Amino acid sequence: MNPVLDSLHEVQGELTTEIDDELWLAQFDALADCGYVIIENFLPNHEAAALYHYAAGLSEADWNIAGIGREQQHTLNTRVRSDQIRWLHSEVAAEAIYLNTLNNLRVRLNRRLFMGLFDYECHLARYQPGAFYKKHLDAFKGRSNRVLTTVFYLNPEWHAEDGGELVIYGTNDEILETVLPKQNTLVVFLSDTFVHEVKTAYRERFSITGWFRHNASDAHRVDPPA
Ligand SMILES: O=C(O)CCC(=O)C(=O)O
Ligand SMILES: [Fe+2]
Repeated sequence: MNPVLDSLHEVQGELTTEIDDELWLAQFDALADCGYVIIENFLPNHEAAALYHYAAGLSEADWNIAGIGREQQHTLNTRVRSDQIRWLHSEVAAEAIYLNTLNNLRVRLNRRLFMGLFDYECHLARYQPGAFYKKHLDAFKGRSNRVLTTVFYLNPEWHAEDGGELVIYGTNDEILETVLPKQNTLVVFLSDTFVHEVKTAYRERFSITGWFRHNASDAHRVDPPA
């Protein structure tokens, strides 16, 4: 038996966050007021640790070089970002647990903030020493169905000298937040509003980046694609 998968199985199907309802309301209000929120201790500690061990235990073949832009116009540009990614799928037990928890969060966000979030997609990311992701927006107004970005950090130890901070900028290019990518911290922000970057990491850095999306279906295109 795989202890990592076991511990993930135990909690499948439940809303497995450490944060109780009252605290969630405060987090949702902060998100509504500021457009972003930083949540520490998002998952039970053992779940966050299990996700870290899962990510750190993947083999080279499990990772892909990350591209820029929409999937159809996928381009590799290692001057902008140099991380590696792996999309999560609900068929993989260790990945399903995170997808499940975030889908529960999606339902709560819709209930509280009437956001009409239709689905959630996410990928693991690995920044090897020297890797970075330059300033960017995750979505352009009117041109993407990505509404809210989530970034969840997996490394159990992280110090300022390890680099790899997430920097979130305001509309005048001022720094709003500098976030150390520490295990069990979740950052949520409006995808088309906040320019952000990942500073060069000096140690291997693992995270899960995801997007809550609007339904972009129309008469010509069914969303999400089969
Ligand atoms: O890992 C992070 O802190 C942010 C990653 C990011 O901005 C992205 O993948 O779009
Ligand atoms: Fe981003």
